[in-house]
Amino acid sequence: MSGQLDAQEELLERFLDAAARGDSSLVSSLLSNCPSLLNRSGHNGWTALMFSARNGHGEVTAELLKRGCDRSALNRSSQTAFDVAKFWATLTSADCCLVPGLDSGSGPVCAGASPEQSHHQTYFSAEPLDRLSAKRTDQDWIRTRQKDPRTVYLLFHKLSPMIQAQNPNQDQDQNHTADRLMQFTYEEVKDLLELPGSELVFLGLERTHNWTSDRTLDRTTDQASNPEPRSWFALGSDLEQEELLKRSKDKNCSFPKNHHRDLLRLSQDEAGLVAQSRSVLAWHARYSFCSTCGGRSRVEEAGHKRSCENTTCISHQGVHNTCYPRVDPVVIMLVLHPDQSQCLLGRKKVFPPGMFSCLAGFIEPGECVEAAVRREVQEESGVLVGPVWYVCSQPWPMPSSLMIGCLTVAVTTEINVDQDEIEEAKWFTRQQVVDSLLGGSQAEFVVPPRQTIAHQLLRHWTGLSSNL
Ligand SMILES: NC(=O)c1ccc[n+]([C@@H]2O[C@H](COP(=O)([O-])OP(=O)(O)OC[C@H]3O[C@@H](n4cnc5c(N)ncnc54)[C@H](O)[C@@H]3O)[C@@H](O)[C@H]2O)c1
Ligand SMILES: [Mg+2]
Ligand SMILES: [Mg+2]
Ligand SMILES: [Mg+2]
Ligand SMILES: [Zn+2]
Repeated sequence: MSGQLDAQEELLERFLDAAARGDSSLVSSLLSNCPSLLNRSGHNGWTALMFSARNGHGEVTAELLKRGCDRSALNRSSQTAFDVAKFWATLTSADCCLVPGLDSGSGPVCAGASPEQSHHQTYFSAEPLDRLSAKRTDQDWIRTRQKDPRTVYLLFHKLSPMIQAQNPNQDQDQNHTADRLMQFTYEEVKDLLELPGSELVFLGLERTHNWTSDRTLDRTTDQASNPEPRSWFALGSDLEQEELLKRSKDKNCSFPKNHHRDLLRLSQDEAGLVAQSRSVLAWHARYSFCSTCGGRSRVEEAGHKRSCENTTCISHQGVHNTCYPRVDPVVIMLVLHPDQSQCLLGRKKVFPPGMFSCLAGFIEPGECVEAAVRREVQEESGVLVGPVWYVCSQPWPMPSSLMIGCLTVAVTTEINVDQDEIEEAKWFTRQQVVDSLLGGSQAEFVVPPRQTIAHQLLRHWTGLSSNL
């Protein structure tokens, strides 16, 4: 009897192993001889479909599905085969059929087809304008666009855009009408353009499609009578703010002071415009002299380049990065526990009470994303991590970072915080993260605002096996 059991277990092991390796002919012949293997699971509750999905073997997956295997079976971590495939980022087109309840014959529905899944659009990453970088060197064209009465100017003072607050007393995380960027015409700002201390940046042209997706750029009536798309510029001025605020006919206008809070209240499109404008204006403010020879530099390419006026300066030779606006890459990572049911979050002293967030750090020269993730996690928490997966990115114009969002799995679990940067780091369970995302009074900790990529990474992780 026990010999018979052993033989059956051995057969199951061979079957699961074949699925894990992608050996579709062995999977097929084992199933023909023993159809009851189809939905059987091994240790941890993993079925052949899960092993196949884990390793992205489209042919085996298709074979198992053709034979009618159970797509809704759960392993001991409550994951379906689809969750496993998503987690291991091995989704192939065949894996779309793994979604429980989705009929494999129901057409080209793909797990990545919904906008949130195919592309995580993070706050600050919208691109409502066509940047038209090739036109930046065409000075006559830029001058004509500047003077066009339909052209829109956004006014900045000390890197802060003039906004009209819609509901200043409301919390940024509640659903409320977004604050609006104030828009000016050429006539309203032309005197500023002549003043020393003003910086002008060409942002781009409105795209002719998609103008109705956001009220900010909803100019369909205007477009019907005048088909030429409008141009947008960012204008930084160092005049007193009262002087600039007088130019607006609207009340409640201001230049927000707390950028980390107030710039998170805009619509997606306007946040994208602020990200672009603020980073370039910050660069002008901090790099006004040549960083190679200390000489004066002049603005070129419609605000997107600064060239040294010293003709013998070596900044005119070869490839270098001193003349163009800089972007500082930062890795931000959600570290998963080896059991994958907990994640590691840390808090800096400056965080609001109770808030924990993903660990993050600047990429250093000569370092790839994966190495930066491993180094920063070790420096800040003492935890060692193994594989790293890219999830999504976010421009972070404070002043000019690009946040590169990753998931990574720890290979050690003991925490030893660096104390300089991180005051505390802890493992949180999936349920604690879900409760905190839902924001109930019982929540273990406060999550970062939904506009941050840290929040999106937490939501992404919890969403891998639940429909939060
Ligand atoms: N959007 C989000 O969800 C989110 C979350 C966390 C952090 N961030 C941003 O990421 C950035 C980096 O995170 P961090 O502070 O943890 O980094 P970090 O862990 O590398 O530590 C910051 C320190 O690194 C040094 N440093 C090295 N290179 C630098 C550079 N190019 N610019 C400035 N300082 C540099 C400085 O001493 C600085 O104080 C911060 O600006 C922060 O605002 C954004
Ligand atoms: Mg850090
Ligand atoms: Mg660090
Ligand atoms: Mg660092
Ligand atoms: Zn120079």
